[in-house]
Amino acid sequence: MTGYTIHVVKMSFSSFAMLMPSTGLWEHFGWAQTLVSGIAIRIECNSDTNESDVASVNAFLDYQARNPETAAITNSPHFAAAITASISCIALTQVQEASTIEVLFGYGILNFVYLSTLLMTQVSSSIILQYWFLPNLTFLAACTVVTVVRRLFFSSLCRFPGSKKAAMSNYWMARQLGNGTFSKTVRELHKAYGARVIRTGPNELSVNDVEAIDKIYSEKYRRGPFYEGGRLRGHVSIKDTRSTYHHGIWRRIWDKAFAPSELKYYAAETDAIVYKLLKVLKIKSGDEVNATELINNFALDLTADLTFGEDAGMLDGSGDKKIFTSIRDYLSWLGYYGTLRNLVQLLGYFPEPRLVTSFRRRGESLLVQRQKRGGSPRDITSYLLAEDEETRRKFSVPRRLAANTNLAILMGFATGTTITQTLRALAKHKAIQERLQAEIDRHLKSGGDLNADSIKDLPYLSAVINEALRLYNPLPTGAHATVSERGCEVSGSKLPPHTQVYVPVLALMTDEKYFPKGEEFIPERWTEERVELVKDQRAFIPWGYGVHACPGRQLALNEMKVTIARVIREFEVDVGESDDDEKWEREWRDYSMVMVGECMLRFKSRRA
Ligand code: HEM
Repeated sequence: MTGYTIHVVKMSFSSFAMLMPSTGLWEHFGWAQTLVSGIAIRIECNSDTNESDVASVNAFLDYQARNPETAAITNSPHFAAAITASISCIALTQVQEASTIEVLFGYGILNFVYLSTLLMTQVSSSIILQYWFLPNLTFLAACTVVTVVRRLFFSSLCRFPGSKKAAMSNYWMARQLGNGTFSKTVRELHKAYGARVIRTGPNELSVNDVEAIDKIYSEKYRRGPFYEGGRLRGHVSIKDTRSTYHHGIWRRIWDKAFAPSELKYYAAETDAIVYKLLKVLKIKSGDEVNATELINNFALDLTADLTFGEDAGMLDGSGDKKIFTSIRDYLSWLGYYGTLRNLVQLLGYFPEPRLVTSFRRRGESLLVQRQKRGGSPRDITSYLLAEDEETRRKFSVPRRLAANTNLAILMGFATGTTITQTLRALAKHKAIQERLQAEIDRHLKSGGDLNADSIKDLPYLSAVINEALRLYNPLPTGAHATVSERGCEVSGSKLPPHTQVYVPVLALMTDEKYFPKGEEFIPERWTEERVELVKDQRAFIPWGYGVHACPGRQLALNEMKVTIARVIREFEVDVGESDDDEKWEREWRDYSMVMVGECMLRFKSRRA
């Protein structure tokens, strides 16, 4: 048991000693009185606290004898339960990231001892109801009240503005993430309070300040408890681990998968899958198509190929279409329950929720096929199966390996979502699309090719992609970090140690202070024509920041550039008649990873 558990048990014994006289059951078990008081006093005296705790118990009993009216109230078991709850809650505030299991264990043990004592005296069930069950309810209610009051009025985060609901409970954030509205709500709250730092949880701050990035994500910063949700039942990926030790090893393994020689190989594979996409678009040329569905299929085929060397069969229609519903359900579930850390810690002891299993198994089936095939093909999995050269460690736990390959699927999907949003923006801004087409046509005329290497420096294509990553970033929530023991000074405020803190990516990258006309799609801001629209380049963090910044960045950039360039070269893209802006906005969801809804576009061949 950790030190704090002993502390809680010790305090609870003191309270228990107080509770015994208040039940009026002394006469039934004088032996228990002696035992409990004896243990309580022994613990008090053996601990490093002074004897005033013991004296206060005695003073309390004396006071009761002198004031019978007050004693009538204080003798109530409910009073004792409320006092015990207050003491327990105050004791728990001293503990950083208290373990739900340990707290419940302590609570259960005390209840067990107390209930057993009552049962041993063979008291009636009404006495048990009156002195055990109902006081327990009072205890829980008092815990809730004390916690809420403390969070609202006595927390060190009270000085920061923010929603009261958010300050009271993580449930606010869980709802926002579960409904997919988190990043937009946080952006609105920063605007509404006109503050760079706002409170978005009982122990959580959002800091929309470019100066804070370097301080919050400095060195090997520790991830926030937010990531515990993603590691249910040991399925820990590099993105979810809070251990800086594991992260260091895993990151070296991942980085190898994106060495320049490998990117060249992936580029050739990407060309082949883009070619498949163009074939499908040619067949549907002139028709209205749901670009979301099509690009999702493309992204999954591409990810399955690069990660496992497998054909997922999505573009040719033979693949498992349910995977997208699984991803959506899983992300929504994770957004909601993953945020409720205490609940997540308990969920590991129950059967895995169906939504989680459904997503996990679909991803794992690709890994299983890949492992059965064996050999050493060049795919991301081959690197994830290899050892870290420095420590000779590897992903030896199958669940961890699967969590990491599933992460690759999710990130491939995120790349697809960004491509869909970029195509929609180009369809909505025909002048931008035409300018991009002109640049690509010129490039081809001058003998260029449309492969990743040859187009990587096309200025307008790069500007379009930068603007898409700024405005339509697939991870708009921001990485959650824990403020170190030393605290952290940002935006003129000192953030208390152990606070969970994040830079809200969507709010930052659309902030007028850093990007004037921040909510408009203007690629020219990334060219020399409108440099005044990028006031602070440091606020452009589409790939994250610090040790957790995206290792797949170059792969994703190559995929996006090649896909957009080839599609725009071959097709004129228009918004379909049945496309609906309101529906699009409504269906856009941020479950800490963006999911987009129906996107009706028309791709008309330019060669017709
Ligand atoms: C448009 C596409 C992409 C964007 C915008 C993007 C962005 C990001 C961001 C912001 C992070 C940091 C998240 C955090 O700290 O919580 C991240 C992490 C990561 N990304 Fe990407 N990513 C993209 C595509 C990819 C692809 C295609 C892969 C490769 C399969 C990939 C692999 C990873 C991995 C493994 C991490 C975890 C890194 C770590 O924790 O050290 N990403 N990505």
